[in-house]
Amino acid sequence: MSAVLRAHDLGKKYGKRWALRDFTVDIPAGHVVGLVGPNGAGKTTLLKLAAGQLTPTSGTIAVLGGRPEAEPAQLAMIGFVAQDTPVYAGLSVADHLRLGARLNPGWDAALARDRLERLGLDPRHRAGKLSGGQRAQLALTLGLAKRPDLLILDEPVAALDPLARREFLQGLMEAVAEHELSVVLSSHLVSDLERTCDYLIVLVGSRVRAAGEVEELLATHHRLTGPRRDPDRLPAGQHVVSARHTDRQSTLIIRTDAPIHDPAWSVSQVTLEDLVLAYMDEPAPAPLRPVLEVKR
Ligand SMILES: Nc1ncnc2c1ncn2[C@@H]1O[C@H](COP(=O)(O)OP(=O)(O)OP(=O)(O)O)[C@@H](O)[C@H]1O
Repeated sequence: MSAVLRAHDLGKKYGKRWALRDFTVDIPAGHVVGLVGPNGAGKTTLLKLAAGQLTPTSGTIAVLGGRPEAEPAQLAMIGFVAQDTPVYAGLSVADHLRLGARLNPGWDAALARDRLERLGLDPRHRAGKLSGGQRAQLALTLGLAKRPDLLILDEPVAALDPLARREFLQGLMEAVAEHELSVVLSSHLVSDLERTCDYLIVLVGSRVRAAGEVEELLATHHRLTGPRRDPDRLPAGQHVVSARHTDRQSTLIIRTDAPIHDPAWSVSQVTLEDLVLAYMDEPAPAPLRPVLEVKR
């Protein structure tokens, strides 16, 4: 199966500033990919590059085997729901469906209708009068009814309360199971991604810090707690992602493929949140390359 997203040394500059740089990944199709990072990390920039809305300053990007901005057939394979659930406030729900049908050759009218019915959204309602959660669901419905192979969602649940977030993500997961599509979604909140994603990309300060299958990331990262120790003196092959020290004790998050034998350390598992926070804490790596790439 071809890669859903393949990028090599991808970069995007606005003026003199890099919003994204040195981005290299190779993600097989069929994943739900979470893109996490703080404000300004470059998440939207990456998603817009993948959706063909921006052109790279450097490097290459291929989505579903083609150049994202290439041609209508390529664009038809990608559904993009931009940040802030973009719907037209003055148009009714039904107008949105009509517009979707006109603009998208593969439009699945039955899917859209059924989904809105299940959600209890009245087709006559104006989008401007819907709640944030309903607007997000409408935007997701439009993205799904396009029947894309890849659905890209930029912080789709940022404005929703916890219940609406859960409903939205549940709906997304049902659609993924039903239609076998790949998804890339960004969020500030690891808890949202933890529930939905099986692949994670951590972006910080315009660079990728970690990327890989969630299971593999969790299996290769560990928390070490023990007597205070200089992190530079760990065995080769143990990469320190973050380090905290008190006078007597050190707590490290490390990445390693090998077992940890040192009896001085107490070793425990990390959660996805621990892992993401550790990478956010980490100073920029040098040389500037992702510290973890997908393994085959
Ligand atoms: N159109 C633009 N012109 C100039 N700079 C931009 C533009 N869009 C984004 N940037 C800058 O590029 C960097 C990355 O922005 P981007 O929107 O990709 O980050 P983000 O991770 O999506 O942030 P957030 O979580 O706040 O949405 C930021 O420093 C931002 O200020």
